[in-house]
Amino acid sequence: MNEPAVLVQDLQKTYGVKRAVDGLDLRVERGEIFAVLGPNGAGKTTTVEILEGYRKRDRGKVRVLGTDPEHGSRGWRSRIGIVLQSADDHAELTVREMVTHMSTCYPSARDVDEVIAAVGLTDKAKARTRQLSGGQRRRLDVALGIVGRPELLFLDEPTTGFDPEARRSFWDLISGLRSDGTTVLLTTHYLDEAEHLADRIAVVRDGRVVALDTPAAIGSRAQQEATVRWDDGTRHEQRTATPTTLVADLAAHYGGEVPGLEVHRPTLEDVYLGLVGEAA
Ligand SMILES: Nc1ncnc2c1ncn2[C@@H]1O[C@H](COP(=O)(O)OP(=O)(O)OP(=O)(O)O)[C@@H](O)[C@H]1O
Repeated sequence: MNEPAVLVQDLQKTYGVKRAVDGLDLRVERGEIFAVLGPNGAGKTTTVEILEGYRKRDRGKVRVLGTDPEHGSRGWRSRIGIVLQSADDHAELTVREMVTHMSTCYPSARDVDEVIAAVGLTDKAKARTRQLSGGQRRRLDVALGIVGRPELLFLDEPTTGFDPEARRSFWDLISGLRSDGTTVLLTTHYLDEAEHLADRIAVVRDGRVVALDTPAAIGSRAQQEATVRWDDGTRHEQRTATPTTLVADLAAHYGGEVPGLEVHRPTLEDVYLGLVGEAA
């Protein structure tokens, strides 16, 4: 089956006069970790909610595991895992009770204790969910999202509010799902998160995809041109695709050291900020 995990063509959604999604196209292949990256208000959550079947679109074609989410059956839903931006229900239940309860909803659920171990919550299995830290709660959310052995997992801004160490271990957890063959679609506004986790990134701005490629390919766009600056009493600046040649010419001109020399190659972050403009 060559059918992609997710196919979106010309998706549109308007709230009142606000066009939140404005002709968005995506194709997520099976088995990949795909990041939808963009600033606040870019339309990421709206798009994911449409893919999950929680929100109606105005226009466009959407297929998730071969099905239009507006007409998704129970069977289709059981093949999908969802981790929403925040969930703090059932605060009195323990971690194991929550995961066990969720596992009963699926025909071929994963082993509850294995899932709790996979998200690093074995020590907290008997803790009530209201006693968990923010990061632990997020890990529980992932446990609830994967216990049904989904083919496709949606993660909406999974690490917002995490400290750097918690983010690292969360990333390891998500990377581990790749080896199980799970397709992951995550939204994030952290460039480093998309770069670290994703096979491919769609950069979204104002409800449209403005770049879609591997992190390396998006980053390498930047490498094509460097800015060379020097200062011999007057400030000079020149953009060039061949900075080494320019610097050699300048060195010959000045007979050695070029005064105040700087060579700047844009980073992936520069490219990203350029793509999303002031919205970032
Ligand atoms: N229920 C709603 N009613 C009206 N406007 C909405 C609604 N939901 C979202 N919007 C607007 O649509 C736009 C896109 O919002 P959305 O939540 O999809 O963006 P996002 O990229 O997920 O942002 P964030 O990173 O802040 O979560 C925003 O301008 C937002 O204010």
